[in-house]
Amino acid sequence: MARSVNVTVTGAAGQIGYALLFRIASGQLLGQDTKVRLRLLEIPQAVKAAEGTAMELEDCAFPLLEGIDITDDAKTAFDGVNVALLVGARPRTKGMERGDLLEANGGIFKPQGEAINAGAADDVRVLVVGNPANTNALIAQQHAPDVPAERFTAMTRLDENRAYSQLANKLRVPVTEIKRLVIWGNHSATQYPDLSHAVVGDRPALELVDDQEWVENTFIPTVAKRGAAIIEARGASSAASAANAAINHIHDWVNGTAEGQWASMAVPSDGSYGVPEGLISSFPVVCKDGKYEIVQGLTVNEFSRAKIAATVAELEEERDAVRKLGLI
Ligand SMILES: NC(=O)c1ccc[n+]([C@@H]2O[C@H](COP(=O)([O-])OP(=O)(O)OC[C@H]3O[C@@H](n4cnc5c(N)ncnc54)[C@H](O)[C@@H]3O)[C@@H](O)[C@H]2O)c1
Ligand SMILES: O=C(O)C[C@H](O)C(=O)O
Repeated sequence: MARSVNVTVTGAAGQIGYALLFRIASGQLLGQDTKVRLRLLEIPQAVKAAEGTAMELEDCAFPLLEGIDITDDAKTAFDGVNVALLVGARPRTKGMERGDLLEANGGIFKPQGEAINAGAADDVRVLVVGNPANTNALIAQQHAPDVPAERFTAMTRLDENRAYSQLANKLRVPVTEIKRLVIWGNHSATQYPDLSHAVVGDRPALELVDDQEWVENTFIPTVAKRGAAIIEARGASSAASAANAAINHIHDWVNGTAEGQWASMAVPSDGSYGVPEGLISSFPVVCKDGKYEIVQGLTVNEFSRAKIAATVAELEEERDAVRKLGLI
């Protein structure tokens, strides 16, 4: 018999929510052998819009969808949750400084962490999508002391997918030929998309690219600033591609990464590669039996070391800022 999983999506009435929910309900998140009960969390003003989305979900008659609950109460939303997708966040608006943004999001992710701590299922897995994703994940995690710390993750899979496509376009190869491309650090413009371990077929990607100038001045900035480029072009931030990456992240975590493949996930550091313990930073991971492990033993050259240090320094600044605000 198909097992049944509670999936909570916050910010369900937003644009990512709209791109995400139908894919979850159709079985793309957890597989065709898993039934899903959806819990949608929204702010009171957006509950009606979430109800509209729920009506559409119903109208799809998805065989795996067992039910939909909608609430504006975090405790209710996370009671018994197995998979928590924290998408809803406070966007930066005109005149808002970075500290204001961190403070506003602290007001969201602190109570959500507490609610996860109070009611989540023992096997809960949390993915934070709402920005600043790494630090929001840290805030939630710090308020859920009874949940194993490693269950709190943040999303850099969209950056990884973007990097795969940029490299595939450059080399004119299908994305399926590429493996082991890694995103390190923060989901921000300081992130480090790293080609130094990537292979295309059985050849090193850097050997095929053979153009360090392209790597440094085109590839890395294009991937790192892609979010801003999408906002500029669409007039709104990425939504379907972000939802797709969230599906990829959880699917790999639960069902395992493909043989020989890595995934980029922002996870609490265990001190690997000199990243201070506890920071939620992106690493290459391998997933198996429902768990992820940071890939160990990689050679990090001088260029990569400096890039990783820069993005990690930004994460430390964000952590220190939320500490100062009393959010962690
Ligand atoms: N990590 C990534 O790769 C990535 C990529 C794209 C977007 N994002 C981020 O994802 C977030 C959502 O993007 P979007 O385009 O869906 O935004 P959106 O504004 O369309 O939707 C956000 C929704 O969250 C809801 N919300 C706000 N506070 C809430 C709370 N306390 N509880 C529950 N819901 C709440 C809002 O009512 C809104 O419906 C943003 O922070 C965006 O920057 C991250
Ligand atoms: O919302 C943003 O600032 C951009 C988003 O995180 C993205 O990478 O598309």
